[in-house]
Amino acid sequence: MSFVVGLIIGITIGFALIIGFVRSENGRSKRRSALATTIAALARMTREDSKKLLAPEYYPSWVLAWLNSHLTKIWPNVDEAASELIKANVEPILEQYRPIILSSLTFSKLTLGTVAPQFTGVSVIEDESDGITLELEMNWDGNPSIILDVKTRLGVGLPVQVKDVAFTGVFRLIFKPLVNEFPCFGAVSFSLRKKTKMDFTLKVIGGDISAIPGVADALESTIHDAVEDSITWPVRKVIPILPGDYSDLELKPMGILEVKLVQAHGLTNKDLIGKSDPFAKLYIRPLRSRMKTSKVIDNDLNPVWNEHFEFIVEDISTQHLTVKIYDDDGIQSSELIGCAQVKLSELVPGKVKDVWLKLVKDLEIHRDNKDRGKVHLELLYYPHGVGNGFINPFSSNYSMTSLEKVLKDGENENDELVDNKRKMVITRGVLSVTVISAEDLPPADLMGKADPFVVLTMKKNGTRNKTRVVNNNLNPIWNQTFDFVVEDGLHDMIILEIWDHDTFGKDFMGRCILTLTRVILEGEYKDSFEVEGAKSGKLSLNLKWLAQPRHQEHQHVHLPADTNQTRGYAMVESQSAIARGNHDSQPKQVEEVAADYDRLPESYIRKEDEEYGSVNSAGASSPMSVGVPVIDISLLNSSLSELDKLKSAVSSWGCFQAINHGIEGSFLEKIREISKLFFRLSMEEKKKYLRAENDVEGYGNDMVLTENQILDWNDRLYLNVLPRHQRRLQFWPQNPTHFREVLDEYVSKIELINDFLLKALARSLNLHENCFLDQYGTTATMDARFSYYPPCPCPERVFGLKPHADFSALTFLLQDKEVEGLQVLKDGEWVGVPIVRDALTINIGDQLEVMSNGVFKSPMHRVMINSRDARMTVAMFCMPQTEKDIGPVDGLVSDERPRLYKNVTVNVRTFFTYLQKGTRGIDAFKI
Ligand SMILES: O=C(O)CCC(=O)C(=O)O
Ligand SMILES: [Fe+2]
Repeated sequence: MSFVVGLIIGITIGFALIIGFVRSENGRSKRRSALATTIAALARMTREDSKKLLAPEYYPSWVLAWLNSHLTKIWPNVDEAASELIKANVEPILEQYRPIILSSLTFSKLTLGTVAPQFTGVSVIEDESDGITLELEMNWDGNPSIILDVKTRLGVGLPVQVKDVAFTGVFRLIFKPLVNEFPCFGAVSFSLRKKTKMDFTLKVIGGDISAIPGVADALESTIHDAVEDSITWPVRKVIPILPGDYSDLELKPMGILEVKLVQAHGLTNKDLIGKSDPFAKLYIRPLRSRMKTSKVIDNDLNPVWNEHFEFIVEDISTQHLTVKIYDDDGIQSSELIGCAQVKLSELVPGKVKDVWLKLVKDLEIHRDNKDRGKVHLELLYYPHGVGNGFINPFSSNYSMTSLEKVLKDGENENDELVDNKRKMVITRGVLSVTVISAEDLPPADLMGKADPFVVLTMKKNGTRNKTRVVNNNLNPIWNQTFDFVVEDGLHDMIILEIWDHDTFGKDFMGRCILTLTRVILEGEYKDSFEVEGAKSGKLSLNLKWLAQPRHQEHQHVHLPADTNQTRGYAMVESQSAIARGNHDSQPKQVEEVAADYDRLPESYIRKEDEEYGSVNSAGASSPMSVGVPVIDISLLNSSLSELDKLKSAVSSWGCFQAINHGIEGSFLEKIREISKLFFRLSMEEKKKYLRAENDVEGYGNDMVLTENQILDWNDRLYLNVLPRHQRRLQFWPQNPTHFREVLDEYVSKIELINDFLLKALARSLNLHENCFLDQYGTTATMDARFSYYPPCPCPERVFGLKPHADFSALTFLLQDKEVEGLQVLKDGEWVGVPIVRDALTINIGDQLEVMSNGVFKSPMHRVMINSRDARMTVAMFCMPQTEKDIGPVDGLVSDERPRLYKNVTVNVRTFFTYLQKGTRGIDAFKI
């Protein structure tokens, strides 16, 4: 039915002919002379004449009559000349809008019929620039004969007739540039001024169109889309009249619209079973290549997408963004739930606009009042070019963000380059959320009360935190603050769910979803938010953003390079090196060495003879099947074979990867998070927890215990966490605010696994299950070590951690989520310990080797550094009471297996002394 498009183009071309088609090369002489008269009449007008003749306020009715009579006269010629032209021009247009279900769409016949369109109005718009704009209102109740040849994907071909065409529209013709040479203008641009009313019917010749479901609808919307998009303003056709370059008249990208599709709320259910599976289609122009489709969210009437799209904007004053929400029906065609539109003219360039749009059934006809739900978007329009006074909205008060820098740097570059650079910007920082209070929550139990608490989740990495439960209160006050490390603030969001705590579980009360845009823009704000999904209630929050922007492309820059904003954490802290002033007398932290790197200090250069073994060719990425064993902890009470596997793992490797250990991945994430937040503090802030010169506990790098000691390339926070009553809280960070709370919870969880594992290890040797625990004394000891390994420009010349064995009984290591580096010595080869998701890497330490009389091995291990990425780990060293005498358990000493070790007491300091000397503590315990 592109006939209408063709028609419009035809008419317009016809019009252009009337006005200035001086180059009607193929026309017959008769038609030419008819045209020539008309052209001459109009074209002879000077610029002043045309303004006089077509005065905007008043134009004589004869103008219309004159136009109409001329059009009627030349109509047969237009028809004849235009038909082929229409076919040739319109078929490729149709192709662009052709729906997927059709495999081809062409004209098999096209004539415009005998009835010419009638002009019903004319107006002239003064153009400050060098041109005249003529607007012609036109009506056409035509009798064209148009037959489309439609082929469906199923291979069915059918001729479809387009009938009963009724069209009302306003043509806009722009004569520009005005010149003094005949015919007084260089080119004509034409388009339809705005959406046009157009009716037609479709009929399959010799059949019923409804027999093939979907085809009629698809055709109809294709025609409407094609008309709307291919010829409706700002889209235009430019016909050059005089030779010249008119590319400035063509439609050109003016800027980019960034759209964040946040969520939708209260969508109508379209499914009989379950709920709709919504997805969104977004577009400015309905071209297949320019439409964006979101993910499908299964079975949810309140979907959260958090998706980001970009669109080219060609004319902010007239274009719209359209959003259509559909229910995905699998193989069947999707069903529309509702649609909405925003005028781009409502956007202020460079300012983020947050909108909730009500969904309607049809954007044209507003008679339906049914509630279909609403959709939440964030919109930001960036004009191209940076010299236009536009201010980057993501700038912060205290520093120039990467985004701003990109825009500035890009001033002399082309738009595409700037756009690409802009895309690379990641807004990184720390988000602090204070959950202040809620008011007027709906009752959740029969007593008219609730016991609310709030769960905070970062959408991207799933990090979670929760507030305490406030009992029996519909207006709870929490006043709790949570910090989150955010890698990509512009694309992340925080979800706050309110739950009612219940002895038998919990009930969902409602939620608030916030993107980080506002907090990134404002730095800090306090506001209260309506609780979605609840009858009533508001949640009061304070949000704060501490930016640490980074430029993604530069991530691979190596340490000595000039930039100081891209080297992982070391970079971020480099500005705070000022803090070093007071501490100059003390050795620098590795982080400071890395930040000020010029050449590798002597004290870090490792000695080759410390290597103990050769490197396994498989290196750090050795496949798990031949590498460190993986043990399913949850099976150790029920599966003898798993217990056996454990025994052989600790007897040969001395270490294993524990999965299903009972600590949730999201909690492990929290541990990584507090570690990251701590190491990201300024040097000054971290040094508040600095260890004393001859003490292990606190923040710092290696204690210097021996002469010529080679230093490890890592900084750490070392804390004695058990027994509880001996904790030295002055070393426990108060920043991030939840550090102590989270670490304490981790300690309790590790305590449980430690007990469980010691019992399992005893059972695996057919010993009494408490035989190891019995040596623990009145209270077990646990130390935590948060390690931070900055990248090093010469990674092969340093050790992250020198080869060593742990002095603990058992070590629970939470590895970095992405960066490997740990290697374990197995049969004379260094084997990489890979990262296994949500696993804990568990090591036997010297004390358990002693207690097991050498059956279990305390393995040598070391940490290697790389030049690109920082690495963070958290090790928990678990062992008996300090200064408690330990020795091989009775059941493991026999005539065949004599006692290998003396009774000993182990402490941290002796361990480190051995370690720094490059000897193994355990050698001193041997008989
Ligand atoms: O960071 C690591 O991967 C290992 C740490 C370690 O071995 C230790 O702290 O003893
Ligand atoms: Fe270790």
